[in-house]
Amino acid sequence: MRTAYSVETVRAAERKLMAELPEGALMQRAAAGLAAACAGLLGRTSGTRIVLLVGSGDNGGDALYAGARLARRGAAVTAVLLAPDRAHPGGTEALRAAGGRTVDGPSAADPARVMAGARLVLDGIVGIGGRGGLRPDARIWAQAAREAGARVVAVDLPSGVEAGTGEVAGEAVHADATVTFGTYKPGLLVDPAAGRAGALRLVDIGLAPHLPEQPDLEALQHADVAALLPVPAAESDKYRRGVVGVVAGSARYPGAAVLAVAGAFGGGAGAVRYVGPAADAVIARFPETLVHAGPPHKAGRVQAWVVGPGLGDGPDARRALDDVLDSDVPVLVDADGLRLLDGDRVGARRAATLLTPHAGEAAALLGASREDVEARRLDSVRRLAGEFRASVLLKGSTTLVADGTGGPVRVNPTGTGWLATAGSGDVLSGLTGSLLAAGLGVVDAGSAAAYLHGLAARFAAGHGGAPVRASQVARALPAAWRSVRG
Ligand SMILES: NC(=O)C1=CN([C@@H]2O[C@H](COP(=O)(O)OP(=O)(O)OC[C@H]3O[C@@H](n4cnc5c(N)ncnc54)[C@H](O)[C@@H]3O)[C@@H](O)[C@H]2O)[C@@H](O)CC1
Ligand SMILES: [K+]
Repeated sequence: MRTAYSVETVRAAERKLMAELPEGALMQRAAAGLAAACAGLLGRTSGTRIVLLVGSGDNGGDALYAGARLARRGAAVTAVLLAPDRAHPGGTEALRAAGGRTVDGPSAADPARVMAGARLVLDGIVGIGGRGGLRPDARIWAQAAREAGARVVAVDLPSGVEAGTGEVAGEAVHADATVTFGTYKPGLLVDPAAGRAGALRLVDIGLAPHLPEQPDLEALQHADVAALLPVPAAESDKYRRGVVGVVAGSARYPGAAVLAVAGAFGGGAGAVRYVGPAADAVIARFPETLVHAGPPHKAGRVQAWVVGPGLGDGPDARRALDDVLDSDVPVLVDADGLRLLDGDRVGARRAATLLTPHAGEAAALLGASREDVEARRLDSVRRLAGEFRASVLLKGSTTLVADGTGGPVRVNPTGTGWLATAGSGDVLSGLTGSLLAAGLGVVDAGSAAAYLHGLAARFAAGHGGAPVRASQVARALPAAWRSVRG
């Protein structure tokens, strides 16, 4: 599991750790880890040109001390001081003593010349102390770094992103890799900021014992998902493995029913019940499905319901949604179900409810704009969960899952742009419902499903990548299971 903590929590832990250590020791740990990571990336340091972009805080200090270490290994290191009179004094001195040189950033005539031939640029402009996007001076240097074709390694965070939220207010550095200290920060895992971070490397500086048990953010990895996935025992039968009910599709959108059922078969429930007007289409593709044409509560026992994909917005759709919400089992509401949703009814439920909007649906539920939701994903998912007193899975470039009780938000690391295709959400809702029926908690079911779904899309897209259809994502779910369990 990758975990991330808010900036305030990181600062508090750092204060406790610093009180135990000699002055400056923590920065030396960070710089040593950073220099080692850079040396690993470069392969050869001797004779290599490296440029440091150095801001006014300790983030710049890390870059300077790491630069000094690399200079001692024979690299030709130039530090661009963006605030020359406020650059970390100890770090500046160490770099010069190691043979590195410094350039006055604001008055340098030609950034392109300073960057010429650089193989590596360290972004030490700002770290967790940064506010707002890159300032104009820094912007010029960040652009020069990219134009020089150098590898850009961000120190702790790509400068210009909001460490605690993943928001990007203005311009930010685009890093090829980020070397972060002590713990991940939310901004490294949540888009749009995560998209600026490149490959992540965590350097242990001894912070872990001072961090609280409960992180702000969690990202599952293979082993975590493997531990969550339901595996039938010798004495299992289809009912004990869980039955998931799918209320989806309409005369107009029979395909949504087929895709949601396809997802449900990929999720580990012992049986899938389909309720709605698209039974013929469902049976034609999946003869294993138990179908029912009446109201959901008459369909027979299920351990979880999925309601909404392709349901339309007529009176039948509304009746089916309310019927399912009146049940005493976990309910996942997606797509058209979200448009018809009665918040009071959700708030009154005793069993768990999971809402699975994409940014547009989330925007409608919050009375915000889609752009706003996409720019503030973490805030949006927390607000939705709070307002509806339900768990929420917010789909998108980084899918997030929040419970309504302030627990850690799960962030999915397997997302891929190939999933932005019609019907892929229907597959996800069936898959998640299936895991709910198999007995997983809502946050576990949502995050494990998002993980498998992303992995399946990557497998379906193949090496190098090719467009995929939602039904191919569903077909690749067994491969995703095998990859995770293997
Ligand atoms: N506190 C600690 O114990 C450790 C801190 N470390 C490093 O220290 C960093 C935090 O250092 P600081 O608290 O000094 O903060 P930063 O170095 O992140 O930035 C603060 C400085 O940047 C300026 N600033 C803020 N926003 C800006 C913007 N948009 N553009 C330009 N300048 C801006 C501020 O005026 C302030 O001078 C971490 O990210 C990490 O890199 C590491 O050395 C590990 C140990
Ligand atoms: K930085």
